Amino acid sequence: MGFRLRGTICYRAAWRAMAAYGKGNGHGAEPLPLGVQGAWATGRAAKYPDFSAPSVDRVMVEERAAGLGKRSLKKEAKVAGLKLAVSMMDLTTLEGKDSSGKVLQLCQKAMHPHERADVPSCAAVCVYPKLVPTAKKALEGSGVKVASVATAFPSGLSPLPVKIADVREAVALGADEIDMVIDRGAMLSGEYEAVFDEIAAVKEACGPAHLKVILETGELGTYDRVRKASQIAMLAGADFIKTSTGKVTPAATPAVTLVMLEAIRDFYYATGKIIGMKPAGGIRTAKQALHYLVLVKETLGDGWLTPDLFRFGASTLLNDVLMQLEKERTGAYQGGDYFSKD
Ligand SMILES: O=C[C@H](O)COP(=O)(O)O
Repeated sequence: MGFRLRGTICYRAAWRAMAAYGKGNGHGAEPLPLGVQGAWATGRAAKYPDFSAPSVDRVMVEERAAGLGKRSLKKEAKVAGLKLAVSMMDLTTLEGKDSSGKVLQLCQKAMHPHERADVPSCAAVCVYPKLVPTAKKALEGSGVKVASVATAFPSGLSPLPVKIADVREAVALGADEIDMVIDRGAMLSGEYEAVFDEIAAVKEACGPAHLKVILETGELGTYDRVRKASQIAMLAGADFIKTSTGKVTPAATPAVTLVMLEAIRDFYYATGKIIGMKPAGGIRTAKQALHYLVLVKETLGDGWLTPDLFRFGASTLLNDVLMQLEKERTGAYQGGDYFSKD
Protein backbone atom coordinates (compact mmCIF):
# COMPACT_ATOMS: atom_id res chain seq x y z
CA MET A 1 0.00 0.00 0.00
CA GLY A 2 2.72 2.42 1.06
CA PHE A 3 4.75 1.45 -1.98
CA ARG A 4 1.76 1.82 -4.30
CA LEU A 5 0.96 5.23 -2.86
CA ARG A 6 4.52 6.41 -3.29
CA GLY A 7 4.73 4.90 -6.76
CA THR A 8 1.51 6.50 -7.91
CA ILE A 9 1.90 9.97 -6.50
CA CYS A 10 5.59 10.32 -7.01
CA TYR A 11 5.77 9.06 -10.54
CA ARG A 12 3.47 11.90 -11.57
CA ALA A 13 5.34 14.42 -9.45
CA ALA A 14 8.67 13.25 -10.82
CA TRP A 15 7.44 13.79 -14.36
CA ARG A 16 6.24 17.25 -13.43
CA ALA A 17 9.59 18.06 -11.85
CA MET A 18 11.33 16.85 -15.00
CA ALA A 19 9.12 19.06 -17.14
CA ALA A 20 9.69 22.08 -14.92
CA TYR A 21 13.40 21.32 -14.94
CA GLY A 22 13.45 21.71 -18.70
CA LYS A 23 11.36 24.88 -18.71
CA GLY A 24 12.79 27.09 -15.99
CA ASN A 25 10.47 29.65 -14.45
CA GLY A 26 10.74 32.55 -16.78
CA HIS A 27 13.00 34.64 -14.56
CA GLY A 28 15.50 35.16 -17.31
CA ALA A 29 18.31 32.61 -17.04
CA GLU A 30 18.81 30.32 -20.00
CA PRO A 31 18.09 26.77 -18.76
CA LEU A 32 20.94 24.33 -19.28
CA PRO A 33 20.21 20.61 -19.04
CA LEU A 34 22.77 19.86 -16.21
CA GLY A 35 23.31 16.24 -17.13
CA VAL A 36 19.65 15.47 -17.63
CA GLN A 37 20.27 14.40 -21.20
CA GLY A 38 22.88 11.96 -19.95
CA ALA A 39 20.36 10.55 -17.52
CA TRP A 40 17.80 10.17 -20.28
CA ALA A 41 20.31 8.16 -22.25
CA THR A 42 20.91 5.70 -19.43
CA GLY A 43 17.37 4.34 -19.18
CA ARG A 44 16.64 5.30 -15.55
CA ALA A 45 16.02 8.77 -16.88
CA ALA A 46 12.42 8.05 -17.75
CA LYS A 47 11.64 8.67 -14.12
CA TYR A 48 14.49 10.59 -12.46
CA PRO A 49 16.65 13.59 -13.24
CA ASP A 50 20.38 13.50 -12.67
CA PHE A 51 21.16 13.91 -8.97
CA SER A 52 24.90 14.38 -9.42
CA ALA A 53 26.41 17.39 -7.71
CA PRO A 54 29.94 18.79 -7.60
CA SER A 55 32.08 17.85 -4.62
CA VAL A 56 32.79 20.51 -2.02
CA ASP A 57 36.26 21.55 -0.86
CA ARG A 58 35.79 21.62 2.91
CA VAL A 59 38.75 23.89 3.69
CA MET A 60 37.84 26.39 0.99
CA VAL A 61 34.18 26.60 1.93
CA GLU A 62 34.88 26.99 5.64
CA GLU A 63 37.52 29.66 5.00
CA ARG A 64 35.29 31.60 2.64
CA ALA A 65 32.28 31.39 4.96
CA ALA A 66 34.34 32.56 7.95
CA GLY A 67 36.01 35.31 5.90
CA LEU A 68 32.65 36.77 4.88
CA GLY A 69 31.82 37.16 8.56
CA LYS A 70 34.71 39.56 9.09
CA ARG A 71 33.36 42.41 6.99
CA SER A 72 32.91 45.59 8.96
CA LEU A 73 29.61 47.23 8.12
CA LYS A 74 28.89 50.93 8.21
CA LYS A 75 26.19 52.03 10.64
CA GLU A 76 23.63 52.60 7.88
CA ALA A 77 24.19 49.21 6.30
CA LYS A 78 24.05 47.57 9.72
CA VAL A 79 20.69 49.17 10.60
CA ALA A 80 19.26 48.27 7.18
CA GLY A 81 20.57 44.71 7.57
CA LEU A 82 19.07 44.33 11.04
CA LYS A 83 15.66 45.52 9.89
CA LEU A 84 15.87 43.20 6.90
CA ALA A 85 16.70 40.35 9.28
CA VAL A 86 13.54 41.06 11.30
CA SER A 87 11.46 41.00 8.12
CA MET A 88 13.00 37.65 7.15
CA MET A 89 12.39 35.91 10.45
CA ASP A 90 10.28 32.79 10.85
CA LEU A 91 9.61 33.33 14.54
CA THR A 92 9.51 29.79 15.81
CA THR A 93 8.25 27.77 18.72
CA LEU A 94 8.57 24.01 18.43
CA GLU A 95 8.38 22.59 21.92
CA GLY A 96 6.20 19.83 23.29
CA LYS A 97 4.89 22.27 25.89
CA ASP A 98 3.72 24.86 23.32
CA SER A 99 0.24 26.21 24.03
CA SER A 100 -2.25 28.56 22.38
CA GLY A 101 -1.20 31.21 24.90
CA LYS A 102 2.44 30.99 23.87
CA VAL A 103 1.57 31.05 20.17
CA LEU A 104 -0.71 34.08 20.62
CA GLN A 105 2.12 35.92 22.33
CA LEU A 106 4.51 34.95 19.56
CA CYS A 107 2.06 36.14 16.91
CA GLN A 108 1.76 39.53 18.61
CA LYS A 109 5.51 39.77 18.65
CA ALA A 110 5.80 38.75 14.99
CA MET A 111 3.27 41.39 13.91
CA HIS A 112 4.67 44.15 16.13
CA PRO A 113 8.25 43.31 17.06
CA HIS A 114 8.88 46.82 18.38
CA GLU A 115 6.92 49.94 19.26
CA ARG A 116 8.86 51.88 16.63
CA ALA A 117 7.00 51.96 13.34
CA ASP A 118 10.18 51.66 11.29
CA VAL A 119 10.80 48.12 12.58
CA PRO A 120 9.03 45.72 10.16
CA SER A 121 6.96 42.70 11.09
CA CYS A 122 8.43 39.21 10.86
CA ALA A 123 7.90 36.99 7.81
CA ALA A 124 6.13 34.10 9.53
CA VAL A 125 5.32 32.32 12.75
CA CYS A 126 6.38 28.66 12.68
CA VAL A 127 4.48 26.16 14.83
CA TYR A 128 3.38 22.53 15.08
CA PRO A 129 0.25 21.68 13.04
CA LYS A 130 -2.09 21.59 16.04
CA LEU A 131 -1.36 25.24 16.72
CA VAL A 132 -1.85 26.43 13.12
CA PRO A 133 -5.50 27.54 13.66
CA THR A 134 -4.47 29.68 16.64
CA ALA A 135 -1.71 31.35 14.64
CA LYS A 136 -3.88 31.73 11.54
CA LYS A 137 -6.60 33.56 13.46
CA ALA A 138 -4.18 35.77 15.36
CA LEU A 139 -2.26 36.76 12.22
CA GLU A 140 -5.28 37.33 9.99
CA GLY A 141 -4.87 40.32 7.71
CA SER A 142 -1.38 41.10 8.99
CA GLY A 143 0.61 39.70 6.08
CA VAL A 144 2.61 37.53 8.48
CA LYS A 145 2.50 33.95 7.21
CA VAL A 146 1.78 30.78 9.12
CA ALA A 147 4.46 28.14 8.67
CA SER A 148 4.05 24.65 10.05
CA VAL A 149 6.46 21.79 10.44
CA ALA A 150 5.00 18.52 9.15
CA THR A 151 6.05 15.06 7.92
CA ALA A 152 6.57 13.72 11.45
CA PHE A 153 8.95 16.52 12.37
CA PRO A 154 11.71 16.34 13.58
CA SER A 155 12.65 12.70 12.91
CA GLY A 156 10.52 12.16 9.81
CA LEU A 157 10.27 8.51 10.75
CA SER A 158 6.63 7.84 9.97
CA PRO A 159 5.30 5.98 6.95
CA LEU A 160 4.74 8.19 3.91
CA PRO A 161 0.90 8.12 4.05
CA VAL A 162 1.09 9.46 7.63
CA LYS A 163 3.45 12.23 6.53
CA ILE A 164 1.22 13.14 3.61
CA ALA A 165 -1.80 13.27 5.92
CA ASP A 166 0.20 15.47 8.32
CA VAL A 167 0.95 17.91 5.49
CA ARG A 168 -2.62 17.94 4.14
CA GLU A 169 -4.01 18.55 7.62
CA ALA A 170 -1.62 21.44 8.30
CA VAL A 171 -2.57 23.05 4.96
CA ALA A 172 -6.30 22.48 5.61
CA LEU A 173 -5.89 24.16 9.00
CA GLY A 174 -4.44 27.22 7.31
CA ALA A 175 -0.68 26.80 6.95
CA ASP A 176 0.75 28.99 4.18
CA GLU A 177 4.10 27.24 4.32
CA ILE A 178 5.15 23.69 5.14
CA ASP A 179 8.56 22.84 6.59
CA MET A 180 9.21 19.14 5.89
CA VAL A 181 12.14 16.97 6.92
CA ILE A 182 13.87 14.67 4.45
CA ASP A 183 14.49 10.98 5.13
CA ARG A 184 18.06 11.22 6.42
CA GLY A 185 18.38 7.43 6.71
CA ALA A 186 17.61 7.08 3.00
CA MET A 187 19.98 9.92 2.15
CA LEU A 188 22.81 8.36 4.16
CA SER A 189 22.20 4.96 2.52
CA GLY A 190 22.37 6.45 -0.96
CA GLU A 191 18.66 5.86 -1.66
CA TYR A 192 18.40 9.14 -3.52
CA GLU A 193 15.39 8.16 -5.59
CA ALA A 194 13.42 7.47 -2.39
CA VAL A 195 14.40 10.88 -1.00
CA PHE A 196 13.32 12.53 -4.25
CA ASP A 197 10.02 10.62 -4.40
CA GLU A 198 9.09 11.60 -0.88
CA ILE A 199 9.79 15.29 -1.40
CA ALA A 200 7.87 15.25 -4.69
CA ALA A 201 4.91 13.59 -2.96
CA VAL A 202 4.94 16.16 -0.16
CA LYS A 203 5.15 18.99 -2.68
CA GLU A 204 2.04 17.65 -4.33
CA ALA A 205 0.27 17.38 -0.96
CA CYS A 206 1.15 21.01 -0.19
CA GLY A 207 -1.15 22.35 -2.90
CA PRO A 208 -0.85 26.14 -2.79
CA ALA A 209 1.35 26.15 0.33
CA HIS A 210 5.05 26.81 -0.14
CA LEU A 211 7.40 23.96 0.68
CA LYS A 212 10.61 24.32 2.68
CA VAL A 213 12.71 21.17 2.68
CA ILE A 214 14.80 20.62 5.80
CA LEU A 215 17.98 18.64 5.09
CA GLU A 216 19.02 18.32 8.77
CA THR A 217 22.58 18.99 7.73
CA GLY A 218 23.97 18.06 11.15
CA GLU A 219 23.03 14.45 10.40
CA LEU A 220 24.27 14.31 6.82
CA GLY A 221 27.92 14.16 7.83
CA THR A 222 29.63 15.75 4.81
CA TYR A 223 29.31 18.88 2.72
CA ASP A 224 29.15 16.67 -0.38
CA ARG A 225 26.02 15.02 0.99
CA VAL A 226 24.52 18.42 1.86
CA ARG A 227 25.18 19.57 -1.68
CA LYS A 228 23.58 16.46 -3.18
CA ALA A 229 20.57 16.64 -0.84
CA SER A 230 20.11 20.30 -1.87
CA GLN A 231 20.14 19.26 -5.52
CA ILE A 232 17.62 16.46 -4.94
CA ALA A 233 15.30 18.73 -2.95
CA MET A 234 15.36 21.45 -5.60
CA LEU A 235 14.76 18.94 -8.41
CA ALA A 236 11.84 17.45 -6.49
CA GLY A 237 10.05 20.77 -6.13
CA ALA A 238 11.30 22.55 -2.99
CA ASP A 239 10.48 26.26 -2.88
CA PHE A 240 13.08 26.71 -0.14
CA ILE A 241 15.86 24.53 1.19
CA LYS A 242 16.46 24.72 4.93
CA THR A 243 19.42 23.58 6.99
CA SER A 244 18.01 22.18 10.22
CA THR A 245 15.18 21.37 12.58
CA GLY A 246 16.88 23.10 15.50
CA LYS A 247 16.78 19.74 17.34
CA VAL A 248 20.17 18.45 16.19
CA THR A 249 23.66 19.87 16.75
CA PRO A 250 25.33 21.21 14.67
CA ALA A 251 22.40 23.11 13.20
CA ALA A 252 22.88 26.07 10.85
CA THR A 253 26.49 27.14 10.30
CA PRO A 254 27.82 29.74 7.87
CA ALA A 255 29.78 27.05 5.99
CA VAL A 256 26.87 24.67 5.49
CA THR A 257 24.68 27.61 4.49
CA LEU A 258 27.29 28.67 1.94
CA VAL A 259 27.27 25.16 0.44
CA MET A 260 23.48 25.36 0.07
CA LEU A 261 23.57 28.90 -1.33
CA GLU A 262 26.05 27.76 -3.96
CA ALA A 263 23.75 24.85 -4.81
CA ILE A 264 20.89 27.35 -5.25
CA ARG A 265 23.07 29.58 -7.43
CA ASP A 266 24.14 26.72 -9.68
CA PHE A 267 20.58 25.39 -9.89
CA TYR A 268 19.43 28.83 -11.00
CA TYR A 269 22.10 29.00 -13.71
CA ALA A 270 21.15 25.51 -14.86
CA THR A 271 17.37 25.83 -14.81
CA GLY A 272 16.34 29.45 -14.36
CA LYS A 273 14.42 28.37 -11.23
CA ILE A 274 14.72 30.58 -8.17
CA ILE A 275 14.86 28.68 -4.86
CA GLY A 276 14.86 30.25 -1.39
CA MET A 277 17.16 29.52 1.55
CA LYS A 278 16.44 29.17 5.27
CA PRO A 279 19.22 28.61 7.78
CA ALA A 280 17.65 27.54 11.07
CA GLY A 281 18.74 26.41 14.49
CA GLY A 282 21.27 28.06 16.77
CA ILE A 283 21.08 31.52 15.18
CA ARG A 284 20.83 33.73 18.24
CA THR A 285 22.70 36.99 17.68
CA ALA A 286 22.38 40.01 15.43
CA LYS A 287 26.03 39.54 14.48
CA GLN A 288 25.31 36.02 13.23
CA ALA A 289 22.29 37.28 11.27
CA LEU A 290 24.36 39.97 9.53
CA HIS A 291 26.99 37.37 8.67
CA TYR A 292 24.33 35.24 6.94
CA LEU A 293 23.08 38.26 4.99
CA VAL A 294 26.61 38.93 3.72
CA LEU A 295 26.84 35.27 2.60
CA VAL A 296 23.60 35.66 0.63
CA LYS A 297 24.62 38.97 -0.94
CA GLU A 298 28.02 37.65 -2.00
CA THR A 299 26.73 34.31 -3.32
CA LEU A 300 23.34 35.09 -4.83
CA GLY A 301 23.22 38.88 -4.98
CA ASP A 302 20.72 41.48 -3.80
CA GLY A 303 17.85 39.77 -5.61
CA TRP A 304 17.79 37.12 -2.88
CA LEU A 305 17.76 39.64 -0.03
CA THR A 306 14.02 39.51 0.41
CA PRO A 307 11.72 37.55 2.74
CA ASP A 308 10.34 35.80 -0.34
CA LEU A 309 13.70 34.14 -0.86
CA PHE A 310 15.56 34.17 2.42
CA ARG A 311 14.39 33.37 5.95
CA PHE A 312 15.93 32.83 9.35
CA GLY A 313 14.38 30.02 11.40
CA ALA A 314 14.89 31.14 14.97
CA SER A 315 13.25 31.06 18.37
CA THR A 316 15.44 33.59 20.20
CA LEU A 317 17.17 35.74 17.58
CA LEU A 318 14.61 38.55 17.46
CA ASN A 319 15.39 40.08 20.85
CA ASP A 320 19.09 40.45 20.13
CA VAL A 321 18.37 42.06 16.76
CA LEU A 322 15.94 44.51 18.42
CA MET A 323 18.50 45.25 21.12
CA GLN A 324 21.18 46.03 18.53
CA LEU A 325 18.76 48.24 16.59
CA GLU A 326 18.08 50.23 19.74
CA LYS A 327 21.80 50.42 20.42
CA GLU A 328 22.40 51.83 16.94
CA ARG A 329 19.58 54.37 17.44
CA THR A 330 20.28 55.53 20.97
CA GLY A 331 23.92 54.61 21.49
CA ALA A 332 23.03 52.57 24.58
CA TYR A 333 21.82 49.05 25.25
CA GLN A 334 18.29 48.70 26.67
CA GLY A 335 17.97 46.47 29.70
CA GLY A 336 16.90 42.87 29.02
CA ASP A 337 13.49 43.58 30.59
CA TYR A 338 12.72 46.14 27.91
CA PHE A 339 11.96 43.34 25.42
CA SER A 340 9.29 40.73 25.92
CA LYS A 341 10.59 37.25 26.61
CA ASP A 342 10.12 34.78 23.73
O1 LIG B 1 13.28 26.26 12.49
C1 LIG B 1 13.69 26.81 13.49
C2 LIG B 1 14.40 26.18 14.60
O2 LIG B 1 13.64 25.18 15.18
C3 LIG B 1 14.77 27.20 15.63
O3 LIG B 1 15.89 26.79 16.30
P1 LIG B 1 16.44 27.65 17.54
O4 LIG B 1 15.48 27.38 18.68
O5 LIG B 1 17.81 27.10 17.81
O6 LIG B 1 16.44 29.08 17.16
